[in-house]
This record gives sequence, structure tokens and C-alpha cells, in this order.
Amino acid sequence: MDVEKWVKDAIEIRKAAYVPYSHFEVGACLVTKSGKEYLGCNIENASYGLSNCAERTAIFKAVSEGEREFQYMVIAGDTDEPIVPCGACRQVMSEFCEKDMPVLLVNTKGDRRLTTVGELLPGAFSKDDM
Ligand SMILES: O=c1ccn([C@H]2C[C@H](O)[C@@H](CO)O2)c(=O)[nH]1
Ligand SMILES: [Zn+2]
Repeated sequence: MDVEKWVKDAIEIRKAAYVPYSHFEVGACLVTKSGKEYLGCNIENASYGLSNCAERTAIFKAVSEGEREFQYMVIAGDTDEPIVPCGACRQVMSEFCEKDMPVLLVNTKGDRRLTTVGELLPGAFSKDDM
């Protein structure tokens, strides 16, 4: 567990964010059980609703490369309190990550809040509900 590196990398990847509309840079570091990092940033669009959050960018990068087993996620933003993920990202995290997977929410000042996928979206809709 190299949490300090994952935090550093989540903060750093914010530089890649494409945010001409919100100017709000977000970074995410998703770590596989084998220890590989997938980094994501938010990518906006002139058609605002098509924007993709940093968390989903990281998850979709990993899944599209064949990864399915994840151990940890860090999400970073320049927020007063540790950043919180949106509802869409909570649902996508629930699809691919175990409920007890730790999610570390951070800001650039160094504040941190450790939570889990299940705590972020209790009662998530899943394949068992169909
Ligand atoms: O946890 C979050 C919250 C917001 N955003 C993005 C979406 C949009 O590009 C910008 C403002 O909402 O921040 C993320 O990427 N992750
Ligand atoms: Zn989101």
C-alpha cells in the first residue's frame, strides 16, 4: 500500500484535466489488486452533459484494459474540504469495486477523509436487483 504515492499522483494528474468551462480540476488514482495505477482527470465538453469526471475516466481506462480487480481509489480536488464524488461516479464505482474498498478523498491543502464505496452509495442498484 503506497497511499502517499497514490495521493501525489491523483493530485498531479489534475494538470491533465480538460476544464475550459468549470476550471475545476479533479484527479483520480485507481489502484488494481496487483498494484497498478490507473490515473484519470475530468474531461469537459461544450455540450456540458457529456463531460466525464476524473473517477469515471480512471475506472473506464482500467476496465478497458482488462482490469477488474481493484483495491483502492484516491480522488483529489482543490476544495475547502476533501472532495466528494458525484452520484454517477458513486454508481460506477459500485459496479466495479467491492463495497468495502477504501476511497480516500483529499484536497490540495492536505485534508483527507477515508471512506468506502459502500458508504458513498448505500443501497446501490446492482445486477442482483434485476
Ligand atoms: O468528484 C468530482 C466532482 C466533479 N468533477 C468534475 C465534473 C466537472 O468537470 C467539474 C465540475 O463539476 O468537476 C469530477 O471530475 N469529480
Ligand atoms: Zn462524477
